[in-house]
Amino acid sequence: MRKLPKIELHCHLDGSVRPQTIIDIAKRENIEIPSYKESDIKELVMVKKDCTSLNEYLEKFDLPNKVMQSKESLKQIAFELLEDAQRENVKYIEVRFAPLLHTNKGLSVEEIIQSVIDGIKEAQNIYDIKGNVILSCLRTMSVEDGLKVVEAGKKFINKGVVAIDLAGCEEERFCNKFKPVIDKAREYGYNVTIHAGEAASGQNVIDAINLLGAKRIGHGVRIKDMKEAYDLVKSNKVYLEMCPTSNIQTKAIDDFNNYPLYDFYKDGIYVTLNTDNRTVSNIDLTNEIDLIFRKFNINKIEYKNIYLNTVEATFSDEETKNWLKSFI
Ligand SMILES: O=c1[nH]cnc2c1ncn2[C@@H]1O[C@H](CO)[C@@H](O)[C@H]1O
Ligand SMILES: [Zn+2]
Repeated sequence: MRKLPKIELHCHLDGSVRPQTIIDIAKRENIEIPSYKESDIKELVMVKKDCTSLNEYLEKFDLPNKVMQSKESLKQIAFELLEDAQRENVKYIEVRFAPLLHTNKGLSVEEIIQSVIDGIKEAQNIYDIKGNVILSCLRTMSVEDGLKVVEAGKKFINKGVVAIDLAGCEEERFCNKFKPVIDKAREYGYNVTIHAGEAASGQNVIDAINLLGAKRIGHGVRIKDMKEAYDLVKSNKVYLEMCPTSNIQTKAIDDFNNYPLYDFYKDGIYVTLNTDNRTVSNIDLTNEIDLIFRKFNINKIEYKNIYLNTVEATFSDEETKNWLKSFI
């Protein structure tokens, strides 16, 4: 499994920081953190077994974000994420983060985006992996803040930034509020992926597609309980970025036995397999593939199909897509 070529489309930078790096940066930048022992930090950032909701899961992001307030730290963390990913033969990764979480010490949104891109570029120069950035706006933030992110990211479109996302806690019918943000983003040429149907119903998936023009949906697992949403995803060929372990931890899905990825796949829905958060969920992509493939007896041919669908789901250029196809 570790050797299989892989693609990851849904991975949060702040949820995937190495615990030791949190300590190293805290020491280097004199940032106070609860402990300087790796096992303690790992424990603090990792979600607890008895996590009951997405909102509880999201509390885990405060600590890593404390050490993501300088250009150097952002660059280092982005570099290390690609370094970790290429170790398990991930060939392409779309890294997402919310720039406005990194302005506490005065960085501008453009500096934040540039630093992450710099880290990705550095890794690309050394390793056989490529990456792009997805800018997340948090649903708890205002429309003005969302527009700020869209404007700041504009000059990086197709130069490291490929898409816009809405993340954070999920209320029913959140899409309407953010229509001006996503409309502006689409006008500028951003691709659109939206977290939806994770902690709330398939109605949010319908809205993300119909109101916001989403081409991909983060999670979307709740469409299994809403025929209208399910049919829309299927007929519009919307790609689902599925993250099994994260979905169990946030209670989006009650049990792995009911995990809908394979049912969706067999029925012709385009599924992709992702980690969501490597450190918070305490996993890597190999782990996720292994889990799902064993549970549903997925074979090599099916893996190849999912991989090739995932190539088409990427927000990368044709050259990168062709390069990715050469590995399978
Ligand atoms: O699965 C998820 N659903 C919704 N929001 C999430 C998820 N994982 C992380 N974030 C949110 O995205 C922010 C930027 O990376 C994180 O700080 C976290 O609040
Ligand atoms: Zn996510």
